[in-house]
Order: sequence, then structure tokens, then C-alpha cells
Amino acid sequence: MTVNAESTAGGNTWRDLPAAQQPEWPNPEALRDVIADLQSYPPLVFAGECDLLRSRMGAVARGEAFLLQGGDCAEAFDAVSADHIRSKLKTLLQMGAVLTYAASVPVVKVGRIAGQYSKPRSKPTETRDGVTLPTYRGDSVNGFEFTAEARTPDPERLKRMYHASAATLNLVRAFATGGYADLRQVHAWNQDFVRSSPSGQRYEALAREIDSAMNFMKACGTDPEEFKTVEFYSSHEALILDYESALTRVDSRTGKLYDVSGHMVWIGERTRQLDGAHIEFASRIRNPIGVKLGPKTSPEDALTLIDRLDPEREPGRLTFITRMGADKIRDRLPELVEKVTASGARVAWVCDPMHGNTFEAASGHKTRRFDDVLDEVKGFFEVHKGLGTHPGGIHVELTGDDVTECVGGGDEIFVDDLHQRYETACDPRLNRSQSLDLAFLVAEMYRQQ
Ligand SMILES: O=C[C@H](O)[C@H](O)COP(=O)(O)O
Ligand SMILES: C=C(OP(=O)(O)O)C(=O)O
Repeated sequence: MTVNAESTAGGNTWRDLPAAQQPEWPNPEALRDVIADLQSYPPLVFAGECDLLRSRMGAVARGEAFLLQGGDCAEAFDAVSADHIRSKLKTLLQMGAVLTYAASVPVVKVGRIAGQYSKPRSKPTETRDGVTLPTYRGDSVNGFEFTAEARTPDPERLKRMYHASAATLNLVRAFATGGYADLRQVHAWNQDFVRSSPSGQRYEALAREIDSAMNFMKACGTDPEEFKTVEFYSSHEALILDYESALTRVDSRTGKLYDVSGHMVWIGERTRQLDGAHIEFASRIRNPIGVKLGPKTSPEDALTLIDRLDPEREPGRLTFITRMGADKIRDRLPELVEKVTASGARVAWVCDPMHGNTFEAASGHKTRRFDDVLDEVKGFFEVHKGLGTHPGGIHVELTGDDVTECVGGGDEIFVDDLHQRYETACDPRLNRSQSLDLAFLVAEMYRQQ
């Protein structure tokens, strides 16, 4: 990969355009030094891996595979530990096994992991007891603690983000290929969980079926290598453009630009302005790109996004991640899907059932109802069924820990329970049991489709 200012100039064209949701760094010189350091760091991912994911996403767009994309709302530097990383990965592997086996579909597994450190916010400041400070924008920008010192954006944090992402990705790669993700471990992923939880028990039953199927294949003389490792990709929102463009490099094989901070990046609902910096940045890189589409998205917006981001109409290049809200999806999604399909574009359609269903509980906790999450996914499947298009996947905020951030699910978390283990730094995540419940229900919907 080449790293000189001239060769990566195409990754900087966004600088002439308005960039929403960027931190107000107090010291531009310090930022410049950090960018220079980041530019000298090695890539976190290889461009060829991004190409492979783009081809996997092509299968999703063509209706031949299903995307499971999930992980924290906001990763935190102090959660870069083996336990945290393992439990997230384990949850995703379990969900992947459920979807693959119960829905009989190849599942493309992508974590919101190893880079999801930056958050767009509704308000630039937060006021508590008469004190107003900058809002928390993710560990890549400032600290969560409500003090002036912690909340002041510090560009050195961008370097910590790089190192935290590198450490996380290193362990994820080790787990994915070093034996932990071997499908023969399908029971081991569940060990700490099965006795206490209905979804754990349901999973255990499915794991026994997977075992029998594998034993059967072995008895027939096939023991495929594919079962021993898992293809797992990283993704995050490409929000802080100084960071993303510092990690944008020319691929020596093709001469094209790749954002090597993660395999897939997405542009959020708050930064997808057609004439804005984020779309310009995304248009220059060859990674598979996601764009979040909220309930106000017009078909014209969607078509313009396709023209900007996927001019070649290449299946796998562009994923629309819709996040409409359970009460709106059945109204708003059909026109978008219809017009995009009629235009000849082959995007992947993925459902984020989290971001349109957030509300504040009386206790002040931001939360989501599991039933709303499920209903949005149902609406997503209904719309695609009605139009004969492919419901390509789900994008969820989840954790492997037994947090109490979303209400409902098989283990029945009530609004009054939220305080017990409310650990997210930003938005509420499904816990492990709710995540597995969702995987089973989605597998059922997929099978019926
Ligand atoms: O995760 C998404 C956004 O960052 C989040 O929903 C914004 O939350 P806020 O409205 O509390 O700023
Ligand atoms: C901010 C996010 O979502 P959205 O852009 O859809 O609000 C997110 O997924 O973290």
C-alpha cells in the first residue's frame, strides 16, 4: 500500500465540503500531528479482504446470502479485553449458526467492532445541574465522564482508537481462524449460558442437530475445512473523516483507494447529505459501503446515493441499511425498494431495527422494546415479500454480556430492571439472550419467506 500525500489525494476531496458531526478540536496543530502519525501507521485490513467482503455482499444483493452485522453501539477503550471481545464474537457466532442452520442460508458475518468508537449525536452539548459541556462523541473524541477535562475533544484519542482497533482485530482474527470459531465448538460457545436461559436451551437443541449433521457428513467421508474457521469482517461508521482519510491508502494491486481502518464502513443517517463530505469520501473508496436510511428518505435521495456511490451498479458495493421504526417501515420502505429496483440497481437491503425504535423510559434510560425491534424486522420481511425482493440481512446493536438495556425478550426485562446493568455509553443494546431470540425469530421469518 502506498502512503504519500499525492497518491492519496483522492481520499481528501471531502475537505472542500461541509462535514457534519465533526468534533471541534481545540488545537488544530495537535490534530495535524496526529493525522501525520496515523498516515504512517500500517493498514488494519488488507484491500483484498475488502474486495472479498464486497463479493460476499454481492451474494447478499443477489439474494444468495444473508448479512448478520452487529456489535456495540459504541466500543469503549476500557472494554478492549479478551473477555469482552470473546463474548461479542461468541454471540455473533451463535446467531450465525442459528441463521445458517435454521434458515439454510449462507450468512455473511460482520461485526460492529474494531473501529466503532465514534458517535453522531442529536445535540452538540449536554447540560446537567446547570453545567453545559460538549456531548460525548465516542472514545475516539472525548471521555464519557461529565467533566470539562474529559469532554474536551482530544485528537490523541484517534491514535488510541487505531491501537484499540488493532488489538481487537488481532484477537478477532485469532478466534476466527485459530480454532475457537470451529463449528465443532458450537456447544462450547453456549457453555456459560445454557442452563439459565430459554434461548440458551433452544440454542443447545439446535447445536445438537448441527452436531448430528456434522457427524453424518464425517461418516460419509466429508469433513470440510470450511467448518474449522469462520470468515468474519469488521465494520464501523465512517464518521470522523480526519481519521478515516488518514487510513485511506492506495492499493498497490489495483491503484485504487481503500479505507483500511475496517473492511466495511457505513455512512450514518445524520451524515448522508448528498452534497456533504461523508458521501464524497465514501464515493472515493473501494470498500463495500453501507448507508443508513431513515423514515424521511425519499426515493430520489436513494437514487442519487446510488449514482454517487455505486455508479457501476456493482452488486455488493452498496448496502442500504434501513432504520425506519416499527410504526413506519410498512409505509416508507415499499416506495424506496420499488423505485430502486426499477432503476436497475442491485443494492443489498438490510434492516437496522434498533435506531428507529428508541425511547426514553421514565427512569431516564434510553431504551428499546424487543417487540418493536422484532416488529420492524417483520415489517421489513413483509415489504420484501410483497415486492419479490430479497430481505438481505439485519444490522443490530448487541453485546455478549447480560446487560439490561432493552426491555422484553424471552428473559423478560422490564422497564424497572433497566438500572440493574445499564452499561452502554450511548444507545441500548440487545443482550446475549435477546440477540439469540432475535436470531431464531429471524431464521423463522427467512424460512417462511
Ligand atoms: O447510535 C446512534 C446515535 O449516536 C444516537 O442514537 C444518538 O443519540 P442521541 O440522540 O442521544 O444523541
Ligand atoms: C448512529 C447510528 O445509526 P443511525 O445513523 O442510523 O442513527 C449507528 O448505527 O450507530
